[in-house]
Amino acid sequence: MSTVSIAVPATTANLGPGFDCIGAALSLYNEFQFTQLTSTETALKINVTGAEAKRVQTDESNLLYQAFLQFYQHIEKTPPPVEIDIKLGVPLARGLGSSATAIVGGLVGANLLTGEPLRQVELMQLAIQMEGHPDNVVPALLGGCRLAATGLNFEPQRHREHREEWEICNIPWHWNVVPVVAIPDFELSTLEARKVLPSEYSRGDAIFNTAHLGFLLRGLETGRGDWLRVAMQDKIHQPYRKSLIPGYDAVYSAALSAGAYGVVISGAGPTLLALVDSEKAERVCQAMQSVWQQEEIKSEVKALKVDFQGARRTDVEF
Ligand SMILES: Nc1ncnc2c1ncn2[C@@H]1O[C@H](COP(=O)(O)OP(=O)(O)O)[C@@H](O)[C@H]1O
Ligand SMILES: N[C@@H](CCOP(=O)(O)O)C(=O)O
Repeated sequence: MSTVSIAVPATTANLGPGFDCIGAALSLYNEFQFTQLTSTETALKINVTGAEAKRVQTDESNLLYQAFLQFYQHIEKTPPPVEIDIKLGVPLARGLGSSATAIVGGLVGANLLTGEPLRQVELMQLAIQMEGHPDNVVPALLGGCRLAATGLNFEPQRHREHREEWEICNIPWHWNVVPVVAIPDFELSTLEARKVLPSEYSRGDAIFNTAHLGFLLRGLETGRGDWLRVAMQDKIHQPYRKSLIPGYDAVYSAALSAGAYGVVISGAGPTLLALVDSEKAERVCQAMQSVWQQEEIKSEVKALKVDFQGARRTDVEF
């Protein structure tokens, strides 16, 4: 009977102007253990622990198991009966990539259980296909801050297999740019938060986000507060989503007054991400939490670290 255990980091996607193309892995983790069963009576057993355990399906609809099945379908093999233990460390439906941890975890776990027939880049392509956008699953798999674009496929459209090839770029993250996450106790599903977005944008909005993404990349690399302050603005998703987050304006202003470089919606929300100079992190945390408290909204606010390793095996010492 073989067993593999892995940890997959949370992620914060978009980072303001980088909607659907940039994200960073953070130091919060979901842990998954896969044990191949010998008995044929049980095809699947799922055990979930953690504060929100009751919110995670324990039947075949479980997203982690769906990714596990997707892997075996891709390699054209029958999935084995399996017991899966899930230890939740990433809040669900809060804009911290919990769905991405499930997709990446299911694919990586199945690959390890099967002797690693697929390379990491193949797992990445499968994960992007499942999630529909790269900005959570790519940093969750690879770690760090990653920018993704569809590949430079010069083949004429008619010859393409209709499968996008993705190019991934690692974005240097300065040590003195600290990610502070303010996680309110209400949920906002990504599916719902994507429904409120327009299908078309003006040229001005496109140019605005293009320019601000450039400032974001240079600001993250250098830690320059003036570039980060300019960078963390967006016209593509936040103007349409902020109304879904009660207290957004007040928490946003409080974080800036406490010294944050900027505040954005983490992923599809409702978590708010502030990027902060390390010396001001504690003050920004307190400011964001107390404003939501005044609005009678419970929240967990903490300074995290960027996780540079990504999904990793935890049951063997390397
Ligand atoms: N550890 C997990 N195991 C299985 N499914 C999970 C896990 N974490 C999240 N999910 C699935 O992902 C859904 C949340 O996804 P989503 O709405 O995209 O929010 P998020 O911002 O957390 O990615 C959950 O309702 C659940 O179905
Ligand atoms: N680009 C996506 C990112 C969703 O992130 P999540 O952490 O909320 O799943 C979007 O903004 O819809």
